[in-house]
Order: sequence, then structure tokens, then C-alpha cells
Amino acid sequence: MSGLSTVKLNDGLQVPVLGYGTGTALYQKEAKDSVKMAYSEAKMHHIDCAEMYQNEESVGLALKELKVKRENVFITTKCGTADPRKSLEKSLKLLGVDQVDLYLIHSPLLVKDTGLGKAWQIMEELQKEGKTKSIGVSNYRIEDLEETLKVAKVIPSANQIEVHPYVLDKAQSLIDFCHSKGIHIESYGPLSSIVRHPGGSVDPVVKKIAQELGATDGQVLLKWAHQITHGGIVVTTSSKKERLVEQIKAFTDIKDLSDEQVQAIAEAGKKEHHRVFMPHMDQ
Ligand SMILES: NC(=O)C1=CN([C@@H]2O[C@H](COP(=O)(O)OP(=O)(O)OC[C@H]3O[C@@H](n4cnc5c(N)ncnc54)[C@H](OP(=O)(O)O)[C@@H]3O)[C@@H](O)[C@H]2O)C=CC1
Ligand SMILES: O=CCc1c[nH]c2ccccc12
Repeated sequence: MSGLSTVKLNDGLQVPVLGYGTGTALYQKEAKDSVKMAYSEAKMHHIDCAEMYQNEESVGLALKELKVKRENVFITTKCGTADPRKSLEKSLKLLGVDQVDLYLIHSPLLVKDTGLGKAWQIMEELQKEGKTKSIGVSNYRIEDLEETLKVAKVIPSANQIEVHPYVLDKAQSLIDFCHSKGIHIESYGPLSSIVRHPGGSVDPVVKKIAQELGATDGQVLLKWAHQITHGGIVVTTSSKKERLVEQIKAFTDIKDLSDEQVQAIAEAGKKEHHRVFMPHMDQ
């Protein structure tokens, strides 16, 4: 895959540290050309998908038209219903593959009626059947993880959650809980302080660190999300090739933030709270 470093999950699966998201800007849209550009021109070889984004077929078409060998792309998708088996079988058909690399339950609210424990047992069956290499969750709180871990024979490999400075006041304890259980964090919405809440308490701190590192603000925020989550995976996106190349370079060309720089952004972020997605994460 691309020259990006990888994160080793608790089941041994190596995941490119940066993922290209097809959920926000491409939600319900024709994603083929964007995915082709991200994969072939920006070398984003880790694609984050979901049943709920309603564009899996166009992602699959992009990879088919690029003639990508299956081993040269990392595909994550997410269960968007109460039935992980039915959802995964539908996603595999739409993506045009017989196995995804990482399959996540998109939200605990989706499987409340199924039961979090029962839903996880189905995920374990799907992994055993080879329909996904690795299994994890998304938008799971500590209480959701504890309920799942009561019955789990396989520990979730990842928990994909909103991570940026303005949710750290709430996310820190979840990040540290997951780390203690060997569950890797996948950060989504890492650029929210630029994209959704410009002019906040974090901006001057990020700008100063960007100058110190010879980086862009966006690169600093991507690196910060990776480091504050104990070396976690980061999922971002852009419609612009130049920005995607810049995002990749955050992990190939920019040195790590010092502990002091990580904490300076953390402290600035804790002065405000702005959650963009999934309000249940604050409950
Ligand atoms: N599991 C879940 O529930 C969720 C998962 N996700 C996943 O994470 C992915 C990424 O989420 P998202 O919130 O988009 O990620 P980010 O916070 O990284 O924001 C990406 C957006 O930032 C813009 N951007 C990038 N750089 C800059 C800059 N320097 N200045 C201004 N704007 C900039 C891009 O727009 P431009 O095109 O102009 O560059 C792009 O639309 C989603 O696509 C999805 O796959 C997201 C939310 C929830
Ligand atoms: O998962 C990413 C955020 C998102 C974008 N579109 C939808 C639709 C339904 C659930 C989540 C999302």
C-alpha cells in the first residue's frame, strides 16, 4: 500500500494510519471520481465507508475501474442497521468484494433492540466466516464497550469516534479506556476546529505549532489526533488533491508534536465543547 506507516490492531491487522472518508462530503453522493482521485493521485489506500453513506457501490466501481488489487487497498465499512449479517452481505455486494478489512457497528443505538452483546456475537461469526478480517465498533461509549466486553470472545479491534480538541473534555476518558483494553481509536472529524468552529481557542495554539514544525494547521491537527489517541488511526477527507497530498505528508514528512505541544492544544480545546456528530456520545 502507500508509503504511509501502519497501526497494528489487537488482532494483528496492519491499518494505514490515515484513512480517506466517504461519509461527510460524499454522503449520498456519487463517489467514484473522488475515490479514484484519492486512491490513484493522493495515494490514499485506506478507504472509510459505511452502509449509511449510500455510496458503497460507487466506491466499489472506483476500485474496479482502477483495477486495484484487493491486497493494495484497505476497506472499512460500517453496519447501518440492527442486523450486522444482512448489512455486511449487502455491503460486500455493493463494494464488489467478498471480504472487507474492518467492519464496524456504526452506532450502539442501531443495535439497541438486537442487544449489544448479541450484535457483537454476530460480528464474531462474520469474522469467523471470513467476511471481514477485523471487527470493531463506532461511537461506542464506555458503557457500551463494557456491555459488549461482558460477552466478547474477540475484543473489538477499534472504536471509531469523533476526535478533535473541542470534544477532548468528553473524549479523553473514552480514549484512555479504549487504550487500557487494547482497542485502537479511529479519529473522525479531526479538522473540525478549522472546518466547523474557526476562530476558537485552539486556532492560535495550532498556528504557533504549525510555524514551529513547518507544517500546515491541518497537518498539526491530524498529527495531534494520532498522538492524543496513543497512536491511533485518523480518518479525514478532502475534495482537493493538493489537500489530500498535504494530509498524507502530515504522516510522512512532519515530525511528531512534542508532549508539550500535544498538551497545549488539549488544554486550549478543553476551554470549549463542540460536538459535530452523534449527540449520544455526550450523554
Ligand atoms: N463513524 C462515524 O460516525 C463518522 C465517520 N466519519 C468518517 O470520517 C470522515 C472524515 O470526516 P470529516 O468530518 O469530513 O473530516 P475532517 O474533520 O477531516 O474534515 C474534512 C473536511 O475538511 C475540509 N478541509 C480540509 N482541510 C482544510 C483546510 N485546511 N481548511 C478548510 N477546510 C479544510 C475538507 O474540505 P475540502 O474538500 O474543501 O478540502 C473536508 O470536507 C468521513 O468522511 C467519514 O468517512 C465522519 C463522521 C462520523
Ligand atoms: O458517519 C459519518 C457521519 C454521517 C454522514 N452521513 C451519515 C448518515 C447517517 C449516519 C451517519 C452519517
